[in-house]
Amino acid sequence: MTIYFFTADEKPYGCFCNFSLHGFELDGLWWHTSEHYYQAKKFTGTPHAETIRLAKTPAESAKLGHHLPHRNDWKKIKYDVMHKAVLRKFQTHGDIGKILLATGDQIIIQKDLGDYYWGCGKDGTGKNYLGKILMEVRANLRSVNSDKMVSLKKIENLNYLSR
Ligand SMILES: Nc1nc(O)c(N)c(N[C@@H]2O[C@H](COP(=O)(O)O)[C@@H](O)[C@H]2O)n1
Repeated sequence: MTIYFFTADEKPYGCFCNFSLHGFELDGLWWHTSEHYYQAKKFTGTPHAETIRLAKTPAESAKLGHHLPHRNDWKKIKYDVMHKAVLRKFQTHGDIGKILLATGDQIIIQKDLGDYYWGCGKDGTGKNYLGKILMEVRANLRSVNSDKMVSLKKIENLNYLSR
């Protein structure tokens, strides 16, 4: 099955949306949402970055991010910026990490009809990079969890041997 998401209020996958209210600390600062982080990074080193970080809602941060002239290298770095934000969001909030892990190996698609980069676009030919990032983050969480299981098993074995 394929999982589609778009707005933050959908259950159970609204938490995949960057507008979902799951804050985190990153680069030494607190971010209300992954959207705030992503939009602010368009303006690193300028006062706009802080204005966007403090925006009251993710929609407001996006509005500001869309209307101001951003850094020249933005196209080159925006995928990595998004990846960093989404990874930290799911590392910070175990409850939504579980929702993401519970999707198994299903394809995740951001059904944004107007966005051919982060979403699938109107005709489904979009790159769906946000969906791809979510699947990468899912793989990361999975491997961290399996490492923890291996460590736990090692500790159990050591305890057994020392008896
Ligand atoms: N839920 C939702 N509502 C909107 O109005 C949106 N535009 C999006 N898409 C998100 O917007 C960001 C794209 O920003 P740029 O166009 O690159 O500045 C990104 O977070 C999309 O997931 N989602």
